[in-house]
Amino acid sequence: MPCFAATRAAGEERLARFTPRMGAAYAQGRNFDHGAGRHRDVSQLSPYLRRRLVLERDAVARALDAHGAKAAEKFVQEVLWRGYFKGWMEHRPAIWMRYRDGLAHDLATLEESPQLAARVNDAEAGRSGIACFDAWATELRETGYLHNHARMWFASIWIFTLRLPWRIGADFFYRNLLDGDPASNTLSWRWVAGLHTRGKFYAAEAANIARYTGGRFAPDPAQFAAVSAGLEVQEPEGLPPVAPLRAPRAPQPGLPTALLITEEDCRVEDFDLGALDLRGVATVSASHLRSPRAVAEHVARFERDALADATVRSGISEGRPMGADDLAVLVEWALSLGAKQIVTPFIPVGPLGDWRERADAALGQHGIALCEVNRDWDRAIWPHATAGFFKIKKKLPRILEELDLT
Ligand SMILES: Cc1cc2nc3c(=O)[nH]c(=O)nc-3n(C[C@H](O)[C@H](O)[C@H](O)COP(=O)(O)OP(=O)(O)OC[C@H]3O[C@@H](n4cnc5c(N)ncnc54)[C@H](O)[C@@H]3O)c2cc1C
Repeated sequence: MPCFAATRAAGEERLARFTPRMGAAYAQGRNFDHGAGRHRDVSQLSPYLRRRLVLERDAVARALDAHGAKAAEKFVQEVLWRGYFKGWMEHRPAIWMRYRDGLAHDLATLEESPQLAARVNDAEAGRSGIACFDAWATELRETGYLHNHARMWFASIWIFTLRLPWRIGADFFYRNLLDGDPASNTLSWRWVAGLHTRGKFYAAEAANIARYTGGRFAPDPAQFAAVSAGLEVQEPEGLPPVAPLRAPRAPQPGLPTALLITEEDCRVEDFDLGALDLRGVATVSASHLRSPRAVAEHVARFERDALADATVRSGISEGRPMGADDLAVLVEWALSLGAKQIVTPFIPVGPLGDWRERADAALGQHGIALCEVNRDWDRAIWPHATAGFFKIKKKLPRILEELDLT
């Protein structure tokens, strides 16, 4: 397991170390997967960016400062993909619900089909018989990380060659990735399957794998299925319409307030909460909600450490760690502080978004409002994330200007 200490300091150290490589070196090298422990051409910042131990804004600012707009373009665009996927999912929460409910259905199917269950087990354990695929399954389970190209190849082989249910593959990723994110993960799997940009699927090719793994793998092209169509037939209803972005309830100044930190944003010190009468801080661990199946221990540990680090940086007394399952504990804690509102950084669509709805209802019964604060980064990007990435990429100069990043 590589050393991913779950602190802001460790994330910023990684950011500083990678900054010299965010320009031409990144553009030229980013597609090469050198294998576990040798990922020198990509930043491996994703576990930090995903929890905002490092901010997208800071990563982009570093790249632009160090290399200028042209040389940093590729890195900046990749960071933008994250905001694009998050915004796209906010506009179409039904896609998350379909994934969540469809996964429950797929897992039930496994119970009824021992043969299919055995094939899924073999794939996840790295016993498919396809050497590169098996190495990536092992790397993912053992390190919690996979290179982007390996993720694309893996998902493609899972869907089209092994012909396994795509949601169970996405779930395998989500249970093991340190950067596991409901939007980036679900939508990337859908993109590979030809469901995101309908009709445009991603087919893994043997020559491409050999080239971009530097010859570590040399698969026989006959090992891979010829792909002529994506999975659109499985979703004849198409994409749901674009919904307006959810407007969070803003906190009211002067009211007794409790602060809540989740892994969606571990940089509460950035928010100006000076006008609030803050009485206490708690953290909610929720990574176990990623899947009905067991989530990797390294994922839970990273979340726990990130939340502990965020609590210290909040500067508000001792934090109260709690799990997402027991809403009564949250309510009791808020009541014990005399809080009339709980404030937390924005909770996007995903398992924590589902939890937020339950928490809002439980707190509401006691007259406590669940309020959220959001970031200029999301406010600048999400309104444009309604169609394909190309649309948002065209707006990048305007977005950067709006964010004072030019
Ligand atoms: C099937 C599949 C599943 C994925 N699941 C996730 C996931 O759960 N969480 C996640 O953060 N990313 C996911 N990605 C996107 C991407 O693979 C990772 O963000 C990237 O590999 C992280 O490594 P890095 O930090 O070294 O990336 P770098 O290349 O150094 O990029 C810098 C940052 O930009 C962002 N980024 C880069 N590429 C993408 C991308 N294609 N989509 C979204 N953001 C991107 C990440 O925050 C990343 O840390 C997935 C991609 C695929 C194909």
